[in-house]
Amino acid sequence: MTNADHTAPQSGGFDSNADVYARLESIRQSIDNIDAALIHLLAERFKFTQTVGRLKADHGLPPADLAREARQIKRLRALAEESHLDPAFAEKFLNFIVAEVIHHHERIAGGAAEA
Ligand SMILES: C=C(O[C@@H]1C=C(C(=O)O)C=C[C@H]1O)C(=O)O
Repeated sequence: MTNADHTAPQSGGFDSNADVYARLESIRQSIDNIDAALIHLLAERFKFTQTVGRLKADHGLPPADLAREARQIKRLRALAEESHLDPAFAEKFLNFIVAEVIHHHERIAGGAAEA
């Protein structure tokens, strides 16, 4: 079964339970692949933000940059709209990640070795 198959209209009649479960399984494989990609992307993002945190700590810059965050929110809300994703969700998602990044930066600035 290809990725396109699980979204194809069914050819009339009733699907057996087995058909429904096969389609569900196929769709879930794609969902699992996307979830894996998200984890990999987040891991890469956090590697870069850790580097930013060390740079800021070394030069006495504050952990948060609200002007930068405002620009990111504006950009991501526009991208979400173009992609038919709820912009409010995109903003909440970014804020959730940034809050974690700022915790890391605060720990780095406080001299915690594991931050
Ligand atoms: C990574 C930074 O630090 C913070 C975290 C941000 C982020 O995760 O994108 C953005 C702005 C800052 O509040 C940065 O200043 O670039």
